[in-house]
Amino acid sequence: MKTIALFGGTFNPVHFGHLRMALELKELLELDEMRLLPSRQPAHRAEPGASAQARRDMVALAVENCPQLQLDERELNREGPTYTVDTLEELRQELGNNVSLSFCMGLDSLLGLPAWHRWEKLTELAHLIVVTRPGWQIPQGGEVAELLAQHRGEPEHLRSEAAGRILLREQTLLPISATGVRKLIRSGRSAQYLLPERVYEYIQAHRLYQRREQL
Ligand SMILES: Nc1ncnc2c1ncn2[C@@H]1O[C@H](COP(=O)(O)OP(=O)(O)OP(=O)(O)O)[C@@H](O)[C@H]1O
Ligand SMILES: O=C(O)c1ccc[n+]([C@@H]2O[C@H](COP(=O)([O-])O)[C@@H](O)[C@H]2O)c1
Repeated sequence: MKTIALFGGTFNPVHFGHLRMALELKELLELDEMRLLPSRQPAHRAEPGASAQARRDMVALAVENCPQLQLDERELNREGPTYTVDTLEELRQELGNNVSLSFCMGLDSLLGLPAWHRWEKLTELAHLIVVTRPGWQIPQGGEVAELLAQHRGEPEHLRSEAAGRILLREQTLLPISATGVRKLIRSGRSAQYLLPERVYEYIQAHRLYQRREQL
């Protein structure tokens, strides 16, 4: 079965932490496609300081010379709050049921999953690839623990089943956050080497993250 994975984020801005994680997951799990999916209007956090267009442009620049990663713009073209379940439904309609679809997230996101819009539907539509971040524990009780017990899967399921598994992957994450990048720039310091050079040049050319309200 063809395997397509989505790596969703606000990408405000995209940085090497995101890019290495996406690339490593694609290679280690031998996925056919890994798409970066910038969220237009994240329902769960304040409006990002950089526009959807700017965040899209930065992801486009970041993946330009990387054949393993692609940009998926569909959430940017949809009005209203961005919900992952809507995106997965749209993709299912487009791709049918014979393609394996996965949504990648950090363990911190998995712990907050019960607050996501129509969250129980997510595992009907896709697999979840969860990367454990240092300092986070897998829950022993509650809704997420139950979900894990029901859906826990192994890498081979990604190719043999279209959806429904939760894969836990331990991976070293680069200690970079978009918040950290924005704070450096706002305070007049350099964020060079934390993100692709072309993205850094874009931030400078468009004077992003220099005002307090863009933090
Ligand atoms: N350093 C990192 N390495 C790997 N994955 C990361 C890293 N930072 C964030 N992620 C993951 O990337 C996805 C998108 O994250 P997001 O766009 O919110 O980035 P962020 O750097 O965490 O941003 P912010 O600091 O604004 O919260 C999430 O699934 C998150 O878990
Ligand atoms: O659908 C939801 O309700 C939902 C709630 C929180 C986060 N998400 C998605 O999770 C991804 C990571 O979000 P973030 O805030 O860490 O950038 C991104 O693709 C969001 O659209 C989705």
